[in-house]
Amino acid sequence: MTDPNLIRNFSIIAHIDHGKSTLSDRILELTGTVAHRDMQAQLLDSMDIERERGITIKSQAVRVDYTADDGQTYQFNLIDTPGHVDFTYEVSRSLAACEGAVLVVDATQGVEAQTVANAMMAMNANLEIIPLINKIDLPAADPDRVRSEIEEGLAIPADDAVLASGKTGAGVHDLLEAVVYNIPAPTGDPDGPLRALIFDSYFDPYRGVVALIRVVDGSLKKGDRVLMMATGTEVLVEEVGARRPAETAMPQLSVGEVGYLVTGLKDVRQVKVGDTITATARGVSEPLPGYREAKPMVFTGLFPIDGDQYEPLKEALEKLSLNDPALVWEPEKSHALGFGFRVGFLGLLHMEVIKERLEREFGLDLLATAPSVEYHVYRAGGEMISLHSPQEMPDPGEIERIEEPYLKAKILIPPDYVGAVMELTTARRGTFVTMNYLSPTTVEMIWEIPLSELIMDYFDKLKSNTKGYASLDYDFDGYKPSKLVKLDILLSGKPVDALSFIIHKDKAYDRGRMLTEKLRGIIPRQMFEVPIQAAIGGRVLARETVKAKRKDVLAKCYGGDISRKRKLLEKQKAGKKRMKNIGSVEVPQEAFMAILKVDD
Ligand SMILES: Nc1nc2c(ncn2[C@@H]2O[C@H](COP(=O)(O)OP(=O)(O)OP(=O)(O)O)[C@@H](O)[C@H]2O)c(=O)[nH]1
Repeated sequence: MTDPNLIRNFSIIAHIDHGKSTLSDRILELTGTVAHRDMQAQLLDSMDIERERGITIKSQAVRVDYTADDGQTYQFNLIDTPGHVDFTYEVSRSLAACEGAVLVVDATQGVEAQTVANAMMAMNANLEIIPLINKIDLPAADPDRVRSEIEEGLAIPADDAVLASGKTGAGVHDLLEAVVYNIPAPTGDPDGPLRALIFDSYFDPYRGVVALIRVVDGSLKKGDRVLMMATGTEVLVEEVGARRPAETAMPQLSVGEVGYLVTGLKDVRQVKVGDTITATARGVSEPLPGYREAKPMVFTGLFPIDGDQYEPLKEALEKLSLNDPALVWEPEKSHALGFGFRVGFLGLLHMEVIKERLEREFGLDLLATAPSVEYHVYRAGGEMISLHSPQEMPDPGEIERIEEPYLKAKILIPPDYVGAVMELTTARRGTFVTMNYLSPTTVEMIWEIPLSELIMDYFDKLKSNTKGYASLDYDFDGYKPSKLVKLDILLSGKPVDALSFIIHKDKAYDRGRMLTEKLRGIIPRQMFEVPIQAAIGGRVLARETVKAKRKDVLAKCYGGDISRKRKLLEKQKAGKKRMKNIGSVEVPQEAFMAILKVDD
């Protein structure tokens, strides 16, 4: 058994792009866990898309041995947490597995929204925080300013903040020493009944579901019978070990340790992040606190462009779900788009990643409808329906009220942009709550804003209206009643169900007009005239017309220039890829996304 006094469990937390993954890689290299020649940039971000986009999607845990200046060898368990707001719950569970956190702040950017949010979470989890000012190799680095932002804005003493560069390796040794001295060793009852926290899980095609765990009390070894308390699943432990970073089997995981557990289960939904593992015999009755179900927040319809790809799409969703309990889906039928699926995601990034994987890894051509949120529609009798798709909206006459999800949003900006944020966020139905100066250069604004407004390009607008300075973080803030209506789009006089969306009543007219104008530019000319209308119920709010096409593309080709003709046809075919025939009108993917783009 490892002496708990020689264990240090910590997370690295940061605002997106402040350099967490690069720093983690450098720690692996410096401690000799991974030899320099084997170092693949950002080793911890293992998914292709993670590496390409430079973001961390899943939590990762790595065990590192560090021989400190005091001559003792410590077991470091380092947990790299997802930096994106979609994965806040995973971050909170990773933190619960630790005693400390390294708070990475980019020396050129300073404190940003997720720096604050993550630091708050670490404080709430009672973690010892080591501030680290990163990227000091950059000429624009301003450690003094960042130090005072950390002190004034976060109330974290930063005199002893580690100055480091994940890129050059400067300061990384100081960090490792600070971890030994400042982060407390885990405490827990080595002989008590087993209690372990699951902070991540994944599906290994050869070994079934693997859980990443932190042993809080007791110990765990191969052959033990354990129970997952929230799901009631019992398993025989097939293997335990640590990731260094390759999975390395060990005789046991004892009190305070972080490691993995091979369950042999086939369904990742039985091994939930936040759940507590205990022994089947002589187990505890009280789980560890803080368990919560992952809940999808954003929904979209995914339809194969080619109807033959319906089954392959279903199989692909099943495959991805094996590893992603937060991904939920059910079949959806659209008059306009045929058979597809209504898919629920944790947030917009999660959605983007899944869409990209479906297309890239499974070779599917998909058409996605505009994302929507879950509305609660109360019928006159009091019955509540959870609405995931505008198509399911009952007739206005049957509805007593509709409630929509709200967020509490935290926006950090330099003071000059307060006005711009006020204007934009008010236009998006935001309600201003309060504003604080975190430092002379950073203002924190708190807003309540409907999630449906946020998923309509709000973040892009916020960034562009503040020259890229704004950072945003949010939490779910419950459901509130709103005056919402379903806006229908009609092509050639017929409503296109997949283009309809739900919107606040006061905005319906402007949006209807704007959207018909936009669609006129997006829908290619056909052989005939196509009227585009926006309507609520049967009442038309706006109308535009796509004029009929005058000439055939091939008419331009003179004589029998076959290769040119073929080229043109191929070009047309490629252009058609992301189009769907609705009635007799060809509608491109962009038309569905136009719903999300708002001109403020
Ligand atoms: N100059 C310099 N660049 C750095 C340093 N650390 C990271 N970067 C760069 O900053 C960018 C973001 O680094 P990442 O390590 O991916 O950041 P991250 O915080 O892990 O990002 P997420 O996983 O998306 O939260 C990359 O382009 C890195 O090359 C540093 O110390 N100096």
